[in-house]
Amino acid sequence: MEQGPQRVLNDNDNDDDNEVVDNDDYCSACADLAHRDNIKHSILVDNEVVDNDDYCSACADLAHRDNVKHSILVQKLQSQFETYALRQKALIASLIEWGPISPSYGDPNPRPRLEAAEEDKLLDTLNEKLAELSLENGKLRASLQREVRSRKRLHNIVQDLKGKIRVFVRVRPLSSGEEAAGCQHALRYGGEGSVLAMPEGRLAMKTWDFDGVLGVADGQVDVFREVQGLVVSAVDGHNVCLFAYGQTGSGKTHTMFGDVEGPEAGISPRAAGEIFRVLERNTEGGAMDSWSLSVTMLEIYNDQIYCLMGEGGKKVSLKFGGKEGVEIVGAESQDEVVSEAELLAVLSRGSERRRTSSTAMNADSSRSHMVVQVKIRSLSLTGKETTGKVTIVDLAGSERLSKLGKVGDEQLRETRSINKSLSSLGDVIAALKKKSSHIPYRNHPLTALLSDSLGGSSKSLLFVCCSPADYNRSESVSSLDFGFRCRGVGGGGDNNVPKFSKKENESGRENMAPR
Ligand SMILES: Nc1ncnc2c1ncn2[C@@H]1O[C@H](COP(=O)(O)OP(=O)(O)OP(=O)(O)O)[C@@H](O)[C@H]1O
Repeated sequence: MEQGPQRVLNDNDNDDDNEVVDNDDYCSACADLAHRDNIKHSILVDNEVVDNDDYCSACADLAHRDNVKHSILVQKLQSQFETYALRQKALIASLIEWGPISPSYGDPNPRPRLEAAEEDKLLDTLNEKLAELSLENGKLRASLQREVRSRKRLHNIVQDLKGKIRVFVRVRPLSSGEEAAGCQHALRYGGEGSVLAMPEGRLAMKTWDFDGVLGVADGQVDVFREVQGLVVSAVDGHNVCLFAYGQTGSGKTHTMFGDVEGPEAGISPRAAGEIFRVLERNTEGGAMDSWSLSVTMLEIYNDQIYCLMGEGGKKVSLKFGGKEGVEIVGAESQDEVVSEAELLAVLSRGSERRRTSSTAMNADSSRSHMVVQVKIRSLSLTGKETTGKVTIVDLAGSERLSKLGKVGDEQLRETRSINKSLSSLGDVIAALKKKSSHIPYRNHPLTALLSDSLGGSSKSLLFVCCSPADYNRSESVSSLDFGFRCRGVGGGGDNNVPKFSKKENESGRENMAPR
């Protein structure tokens, strides 16, 4: 599938001395000048960015550009801060060396001591410099914290403006078997994130619009580029959900996991690397005091949740109504994961335990939904604790019973269970889109487990994976329909905890227990 040119935003040429940001930083799309000036004014007055609601859609670009500026400023402040910290460290070392506590006694090559008066004078000068630097250091630290807060807020605005559930289509290449069978491409790229296909029984092409389309020419690195910003959001303290939907054999596992390293590494290993890069950058730069990271892996098979950690295969239940909305009871987790390599090792071990079997479409087909949850807790320099979570979901492949051929009872049951859970997921998304007062999270363990990652203030990105082959046309069309329905889900508040009704919380707090 051929990719069209990316949308290019034009710069604005107006001159205006009273600008906060450069003229060049405005998109020409931003026609609402009065509104824009109002925002600039707010920025000037408060030195802060206004709330999400204060932006017209055209100002998304302005928020984004400001965010970039803030990031640069934060980086500059961080490096300034590091320089001062190093200078302060060097001065303290000099003080120890020149001061009376210097252990010259017993030294085989003692350094010649200065005259007492001279030594005192030098010490006074060093102490003065140290005090000056400490003051400077304190100012920089406070300024850095302010910038970090602004950067986080702006990053969040940009992510929210992109949509609560962003939907991308990924079309894999024709497999060698499909090529050998003479299959034709059934999907066309319409430019600007649209896909065209001819549904069965129709004479005209149908068009679906998405946030983006990743075609045959796009590699794993291009896929990760779309989710990178959301990984940063999770480190900032938000719940983020990345998931892949599609027919069996359409490329979901390849997209979400792929290889552990190298060019074919998928979203999970790349996200693991990105999380640690952001954490190290934040701590080394002084934007964060400390952090801790834990991970758990689960699979949902035949409507039952199992833990993929430890020995694996342990049944897990869900409890509702607690501090976090939904609590996983009985799952093992690996706490205090300290490196990317350690996280990758956990992901590999868990993936190996997942249930797979051979189907007509995929020799190594996943028969369960796999859910990876990486929780990141961090402490700011002022002692504020923040918790964010990345949930990565590789959904089991949807399959038509009619296409299964002759299969045993077990495979029939698996397929029915997969289809039921996916339809529950569709119901939840439809209710979120309608802003219904009741969201049916508890209709299935899958949706109950994801409730804190789909509702509230969470941000999600869905990859609709499609086979390009014409013999899968009707499955691709229904996946595209599903993805299209997920678009346009609005924000559900400013809190990561899903809302359950009082009745739901009181009745059967543990009714999703192992059977
Ligand atoms: N973008 C891609 N580029 C190259 N090969 C791909 C791509 N996507 C998928 N494949 C290959 O296609 C095959 C099926 O992919 P994958 O196992 O990821 O499908 P799936 O949707 O997870 O299937 P299931 O639901 O049955 O588990 C694999 O051999 C995979 O390597």
